[in-house]
Amino acid sequence: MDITFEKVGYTYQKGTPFESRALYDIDLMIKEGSYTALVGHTGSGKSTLLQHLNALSKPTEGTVKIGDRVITSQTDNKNLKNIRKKVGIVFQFPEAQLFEETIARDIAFGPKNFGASEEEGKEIAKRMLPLVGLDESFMERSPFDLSGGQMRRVAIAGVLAMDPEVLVLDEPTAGLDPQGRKEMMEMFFGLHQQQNMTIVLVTHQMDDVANYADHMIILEKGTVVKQGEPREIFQDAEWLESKQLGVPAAVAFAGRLEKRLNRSFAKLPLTTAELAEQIAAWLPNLPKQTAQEKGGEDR
Ligand SMILES: Nc1ncnc2c1ncn2[C@@H]1O[C@H](COP(=O)(O)OP(=O)(O)OP(=O)(O)O)[C@@H](O)[C@H]1O
Repeated sequence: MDITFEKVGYTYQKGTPFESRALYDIDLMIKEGSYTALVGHTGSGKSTLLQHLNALSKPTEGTVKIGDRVITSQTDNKNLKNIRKKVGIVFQFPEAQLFEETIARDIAFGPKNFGASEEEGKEIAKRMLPLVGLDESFMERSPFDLSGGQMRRVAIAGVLAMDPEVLVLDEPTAGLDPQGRKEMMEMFFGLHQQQNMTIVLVTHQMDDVANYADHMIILEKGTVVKQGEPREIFQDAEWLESKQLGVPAAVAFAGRLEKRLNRSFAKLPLTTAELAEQIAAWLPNLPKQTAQEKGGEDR
């Protein structure tokens, strides 16, 4: 299922003295099976845009096409349930929305709303836990006895329990420690690779964009100022710096090295693993890396 925006604009509280415009003239496409990173400064409109991906907000101008459903300002709010099931959104700090007595009940809440029985709900919860790196022993525990990172995993399992085709993540690793961040990013990448899940990730971390995304959209003051492949966009480090968006650590380091040594890399290295490979290519007679050594440093 693709999601397409055509000339989308959005104004909060339109027609009131408090109206404020958040999105202008947005054209974009989230392709089925892609991993898109949505990047931009605070207030650039990322969260507002996300809410259009499953019709939580309807455009005040233009059209959003979600699969074969066309959403405009005139769309009736009825019959949008199916879209919400297909496009799951993990909002910032989703753990704040946990409320059930047990983890199993919390995860099964969505499916039960869609008619799953108590038994089916349990089965679904049991299947979801390993997807988010937890095991069956968590089923009957209270979500409020968990660490912050574990609570977030449970909340994400609740979104996955709806079996979405598209998973939308609004800064999902905010507030986690480096190990927790890495584990969570790898978990989403696993879902993307193994289940061909379409991912839309809002992030301020350019390293995450470089490591995982195949498409990148940059928002500024409610408009798309650039979109394309991360490798191409990161090529223009000067433009990114001028927008104070920064570049992945490997790109910054590669740029310094090129200047210092006065030579250019054949291909812009986006990750530290790619950087190591390219530097190694400059050094003659280096022993070849074993497959085992290589495995550990893909990202
Ligand atoms: N409920 C609201 N009512 C009125 N204006 C809003 C509302 N929510 C957001 N805005 C405004 O819309 C614009 C875009 O906000 P939005 O939250 O989409 O940005 P963002 O890029 O997600 O920011 P952040 O990175 O801080 O989450 C901002 O000017 C913001 O003040």
